[in-house]
Amino acid sequence: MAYRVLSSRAAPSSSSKFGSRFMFIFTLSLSFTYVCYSVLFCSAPVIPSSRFEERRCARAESAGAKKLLQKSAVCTEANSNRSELKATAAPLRLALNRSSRARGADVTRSKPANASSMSTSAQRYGNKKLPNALIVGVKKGGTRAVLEFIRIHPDVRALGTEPHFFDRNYDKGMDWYSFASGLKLRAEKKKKKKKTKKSR
Ligand SMILES: Nc1ncnc2c1ncn2[C@@H]1O[C@H](COP(=O)(O)OS(=O)(=O)O)[C@@H](OP(=O)(O)O)[C@H]1O
Repeated sequence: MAYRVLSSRAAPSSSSKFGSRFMFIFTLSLSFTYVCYSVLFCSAPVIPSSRFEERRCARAESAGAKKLLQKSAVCTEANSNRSELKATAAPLRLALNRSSRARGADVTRSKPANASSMSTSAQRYGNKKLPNALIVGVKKGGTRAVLEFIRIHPDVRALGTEPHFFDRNYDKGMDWYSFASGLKLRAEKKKKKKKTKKSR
């Protein structure tokens, strides 16, 4: 009887040892997996800093984790913030610079490659062929609608297509821009000339 009691106590102690070991290893592997996942795929930010997130997402993107990153909300947000900032910063910077230049203020900003040619051509062209007003807005912000409403006025001339000077063609310089924005006026002048010749 005594033997039976002892042996029945000894058996569960070895199994409980095995169970606790198993639980320990299981917990360890779970936490290790969680740490790896959160570090690699930005799903659980350890440091809640937007700059850190952007850098980490960019690093992981270049490491080839693009597909998984698309699913991560943090990275998607960081990327969209980055692209929105890129899209809006350039036009806003130039619009601000232009308005302060008109007021005679000296504004320091990063110059494009052909900045010197831009200033000389601006002097050469004056403001005659450059637009008097710019419509600044984010994508899908309804800028086209604003343009169409303003265009209704008979004294307003506007390009049919967007020249994308500030976001895509900024490096082409002021010569290109004044040419693009002057196209509409030149075309209308030609039309007027033809009409007046025909009427004679
Ligand atoms: N008044 C007003 N109220 C609400 N929504 C308006 C308004 N005017 C334009 N829109 C909508 O704006 C979208 C087009 O914006 P954009 O002209 O800036 O588009 S684009 O980025 O230049 O392609 C476009 O949205 P989507 O149709 O979803 O593309 C327009 O329907």
